[in-house]
Amino acid sequence: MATAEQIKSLLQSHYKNDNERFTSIALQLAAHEARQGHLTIAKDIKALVDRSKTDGFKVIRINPDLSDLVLVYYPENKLSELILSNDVNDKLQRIIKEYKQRDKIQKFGLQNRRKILLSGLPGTGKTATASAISGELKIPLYVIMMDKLMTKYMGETASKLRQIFDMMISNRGVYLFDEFDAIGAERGRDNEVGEMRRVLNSFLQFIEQDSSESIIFGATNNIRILDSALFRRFDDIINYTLPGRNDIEELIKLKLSKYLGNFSLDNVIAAASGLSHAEITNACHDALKEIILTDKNLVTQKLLIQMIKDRKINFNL
Ligand SMILES: Nc1ncnc2c1ncn2[C@@H]1O[C@H](COP(=O)(O)OP(=O)(O)OP(=O)(O)O)[C@@H](O)[C@H]1O
Repeated sequence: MATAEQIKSLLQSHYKNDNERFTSIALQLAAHEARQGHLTIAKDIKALVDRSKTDGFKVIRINPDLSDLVLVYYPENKLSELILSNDVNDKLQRIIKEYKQRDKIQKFGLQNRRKILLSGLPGTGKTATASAISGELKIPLYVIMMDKLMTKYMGETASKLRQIFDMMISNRGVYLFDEFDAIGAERGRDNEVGEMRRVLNSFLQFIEQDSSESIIFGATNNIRILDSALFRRFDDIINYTLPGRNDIEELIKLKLSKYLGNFSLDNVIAAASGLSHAEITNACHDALKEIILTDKNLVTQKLLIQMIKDRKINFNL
C-alpha cells in the first residue's frame, strides 16, 4: 500500500501541475510495491506512467472563465530550430538553466529569471521563442488573447488579468502576452480612458507580486511606447533584430535542408536582405511547394530569388 506521505506528495504535485514530480513519485510507488512483492500492481503503475508519457499530459484544466481568453499548446519545438544572435541565445539558455535549477537558487533566497520582455520587429522569432522555451522545459504554453482581453472584456480586464495571474500559480507553464503594448502603453499616452490606466496599474501590481513558478513573456514590436515603470518589473529584456548575412544563410539552409541546390547563396542573401526571419521562411516554403508541385528534386537559385522577390512585391517591402 502507498504511504500517506506518498499520496500527499502525489496530490500536491497534481495540484501544482508538476508532471515531473508526479511521474517520479508514481515510479517510487511502483518500486515500493515491487519490493513488497506486489509485482502486478507495480507493473500496472509503471505501464500507466509509460502511457501518460507517450500520450503526453494533455488534460489540463483551465478556469472556464478564461477558456476563450487563454489558448493552451504543447509545443515540441526546440531552441536549436531558431536562428538567434549569440546574445539572444545566451539569454534564453540562461532562462532554461535557472529554471531547471530553480530549487537550488531558491535555497539561497534568490529567484530564477522568469519575467521576460521580448522586443523586436514582427517575424523575428518572439512567439517562436516562447514556444521553444515551452518545448525545451516540457511545460504547456499559454497564449493570452490580448485583443479579446482588451475589447470583449473591456471593463473587466483587470479582474480577468487577476485570474490569469492566479492561473500561473495553479497551472505552471510559459505564459505569453503577445502584442503586449496593448496593456503596456505609457500611462500618459492616448489612454485618457481611465480603464486603460487601471489595467496597466493592475498588471504592474500583479507582475510585481507574482511568485508563481511560471515563465512570463511579454512580446512587443514597439518597445518605445511602453511605460517605463514596466521595465524594472521584468528580469530581462531581450531584443530581436532582422537577420544579418550569416543568419539569412543559416536560416535558408535550415529551412530547405536537403532540397537546397548546390549554388552560392550570395545573390539570394542580397535579395533577402531587409526581410524578417518569418518572410524568408515563407519564401523558402513557397519554393519547396513549387518543386513539390513540379516534381523537381532541388530548389534552384533562380526559383528561390523569385520567391523572395514575390514576397517583397506582395508585401510592399
Ligand atoms: N529567429 C528565427 N529563426 C527561425 N525561424 C524564425 C525565426 N523568427 C521567425 N521564424 C519563423 O517565422 C515564424 C513566425 O515568427 P514569430 O511568430 O515567432 O515572429 P514574432 O517575432 O513573434 O512576430 P510578431 O511580432 O508579428 O508576433 C516562426 O514560426 C518561424 O517559422
